[in-house]
Amino acid sequence: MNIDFKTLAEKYQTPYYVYDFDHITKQYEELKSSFRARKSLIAYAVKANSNLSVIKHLADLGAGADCVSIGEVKRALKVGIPSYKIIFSGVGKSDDEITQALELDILMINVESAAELNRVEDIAKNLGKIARISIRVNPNIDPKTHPYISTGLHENKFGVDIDTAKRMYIQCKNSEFLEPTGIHCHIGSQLTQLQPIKDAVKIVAELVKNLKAIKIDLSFMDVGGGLGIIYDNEKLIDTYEYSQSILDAMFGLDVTVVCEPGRFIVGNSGVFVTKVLYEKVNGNKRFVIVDGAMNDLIRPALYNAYHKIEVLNDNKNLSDCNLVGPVCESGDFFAKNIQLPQTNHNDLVAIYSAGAYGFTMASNYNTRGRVAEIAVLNGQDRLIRRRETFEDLIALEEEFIK
Ligand SMILES: Cc1ncc(COP(=O)(O)O)c(C=O)c1O
Ligand SMILES: N[C@@H](CCCC[NH3+])C(=O)O
Repeated sequence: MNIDFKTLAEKYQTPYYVYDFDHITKQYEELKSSFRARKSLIAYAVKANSNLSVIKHLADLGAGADCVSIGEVKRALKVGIPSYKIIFSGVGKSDDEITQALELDILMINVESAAELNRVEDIAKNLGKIARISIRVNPNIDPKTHPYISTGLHENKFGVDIDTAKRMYIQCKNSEFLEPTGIHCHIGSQLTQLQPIKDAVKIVAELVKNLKAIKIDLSFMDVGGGLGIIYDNEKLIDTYEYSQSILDAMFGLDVTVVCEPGRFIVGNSGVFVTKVLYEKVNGNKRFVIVDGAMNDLIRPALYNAYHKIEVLNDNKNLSDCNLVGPVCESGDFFAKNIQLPQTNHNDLVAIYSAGAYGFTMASNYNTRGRVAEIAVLNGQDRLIRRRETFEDLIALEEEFIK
């Protein structure tokens, strides 16, 4: 990544997120081409980074969208992703969201419970429409990732077990208002081992075959997202081996393969850049305090997640410290017990691998405006979301006049 963080800081102030759009292109193309032996749809998981310019960039490359709210569906449509490339997942879709999804005629609604299927059927009937259905199967497989981002075990809230899925497909087949269209499975995020994915895909492919035997022919097999990225020194799943193992499991099935990567596409493209405000020592504990905080990038506080951190100065004398923000929480840290050089006021600090689940999980806690987002493409930088002002933060509030 060849981005001049200092020039961007002078131009846009700090903190900011910067995304290397050339890296996003590379990641998308790598995955897309690994499936070239078969019809495929890469449905980008919008939740990872839902900035309109990011989604538009992927739309221009041909990506579809995996969405978990009607808001995400509308973002995808707004930047030109055609409705026939949009999938809507999630365990708790409201009636209003289901209605809008049907009216917008998206590719499939990814249904995650028997109760939800009944709601979709009723709503489709009222609208006089046929709902294209995909069912999210929970294969009860341990994805070997952080427990908070594991989704494919029965103890997780996602999807339905195989037997329930089968009954739901039969309900679809027998309904005038439901069309069994796809099958879906997503076992977790930041996956670095292929075997759990292989095991899950095998279970799903088996179900597709069993359904075929009872004359339920699906058109799409969606293997979810989850491919891990480099935060530290992870050994990643090879994309070619990934796609081959999926294609092997699908052998003999006439279905389009769908996958829904989020982090893989955008994670390593993004850097969160913040600047040093102060240093202090409490007893013998050193703290480096920066202007970014947990409300801007919550992954370290929420998952104890590791992000590589670099202080952009020439000091070589490292010592142990905690890198923390101004938010009024002891959990407001980017790293604990890390070796950083002595810093000066306004030194920049780069926090890497922040392109996924960074800005999208940001909040306004402590009445802090969300930071600027910048794209770099072909060496050119562009502001793609301006920094929020105080006026933005209070714009929706009304004074309670007594
Ligand atoms: C249904 C579904 N698809 C795709 C994703 C994207 O995951 P990732 O960013 O790990 O690729 C998620 C999030 O875990 C998800 O729940
Ligand atoms: N927010 C998580 C990923 C969740 C994936 C969506 N199910 C992270 O930052 O790693």
